[in-house]
Amino acid sequence: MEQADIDVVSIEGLTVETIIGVYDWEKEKKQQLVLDIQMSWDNQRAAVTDNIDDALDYALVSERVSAWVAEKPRQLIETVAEGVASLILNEFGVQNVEVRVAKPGAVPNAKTVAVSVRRSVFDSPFG
Ligand SMILES: Nc1nc2c(c(=O)[nH]1)N=C([C@H](O)[C@@H](O)CO)CN2
Repeated sequence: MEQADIDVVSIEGLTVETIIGVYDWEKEKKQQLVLDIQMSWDNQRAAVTDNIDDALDYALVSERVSAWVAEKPRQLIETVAEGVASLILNEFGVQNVEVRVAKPGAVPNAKTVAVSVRRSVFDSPFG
């Protein structure tokens, strides 16, 4: 296993207000999504050089993900999870990513509801 498969950079509890949902009332009122993201990354190089250019900058990723989630209405949290995973793989040189998107308050008697996806640049949509 390569180092990039072992180390992780995480973002937990990233909150974004956006239009999300399948019902009419949801198309007019922003709701909160909470994202947990885990990204494989070789942290050893950054640790040795102590240089942000060698690190996966979690601040930049958080900013980009927040902007993408908020930029337009979507219906399903699955669409958000898939889009965020794709963005991270395509724009940040990450090889493996896990994204959990939670929608607190969506189900009255549940603390939260969520979906998770795990994606890799090595995945092929054609099997
Ligand atoms: N698997 C999903 N189920 C549901 C979703 C969703 O995004 N993924 N969304 C809704 C509604 O928008 C709901 O959140 C309103 O409370 C229902 N089921």
